Amino acid sequence: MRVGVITFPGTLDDVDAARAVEYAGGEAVKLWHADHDLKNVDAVIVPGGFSYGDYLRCGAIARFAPVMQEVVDAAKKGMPVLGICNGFQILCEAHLLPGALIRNHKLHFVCRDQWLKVENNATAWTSRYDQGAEILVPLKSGEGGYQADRSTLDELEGEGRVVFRYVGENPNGSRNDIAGITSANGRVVGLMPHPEHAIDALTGPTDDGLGMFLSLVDSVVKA
Ligand SMILES: NC(=O)CC[C@H](N)C(=O)O
Repeated sequence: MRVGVITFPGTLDDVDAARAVEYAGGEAVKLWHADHDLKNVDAVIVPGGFSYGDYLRCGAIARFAPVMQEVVDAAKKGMPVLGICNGFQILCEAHLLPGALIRNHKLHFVCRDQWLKVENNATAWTSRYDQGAEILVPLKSGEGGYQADRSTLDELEGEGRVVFRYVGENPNGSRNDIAGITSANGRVVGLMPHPEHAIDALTGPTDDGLGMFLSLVDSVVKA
């Protein structure tokens, strides 16, 4: 299966995302921000980093990149899309996911290993986890505070669309300790922490993040 990994000017984590795809048995396909087609991929990862230097606000410019129009169209037809950190910010800016990411509540960039609880294992990206499992992956962001209005939060909670929640002290002021959410169809997932940096205990804190990429391979093979 072919998994597109997008690079914008300022993207940082495309190489690790591609490596995670290959670890899970997929083929990583490079996509550039100016591309007008998705090269026949089965899924897309919007990786972390500092697209367009985080100018205006994180993800605000990337949302208008030509490749994102293709991603929005494909997601609306059911293609699995994962946004990690800056990728999550971009998916919110592109309105593929509701809400927004704002400055961390203590106004500092946070870089640490973070425990997360898997709240929903029925998405294209989390089926390999047990419901309620706790995983440890890196978190590194300055604008990681998830915000949404009360009715959106109620909808996300009511429909079980909170996928990951922070365990322990809330690192960034996210409403309801939300670390990641999914679209109504469970195909688009965005999260602030970085599963692609935790695919091998030799180089990451754990290999707890690999399950997301294995889940994707399962979901595309089954589809
Ligand atoms: N690691 C990242 O993707 C960082 C995202 C964004 N630049 C922020 O600081 O919030």
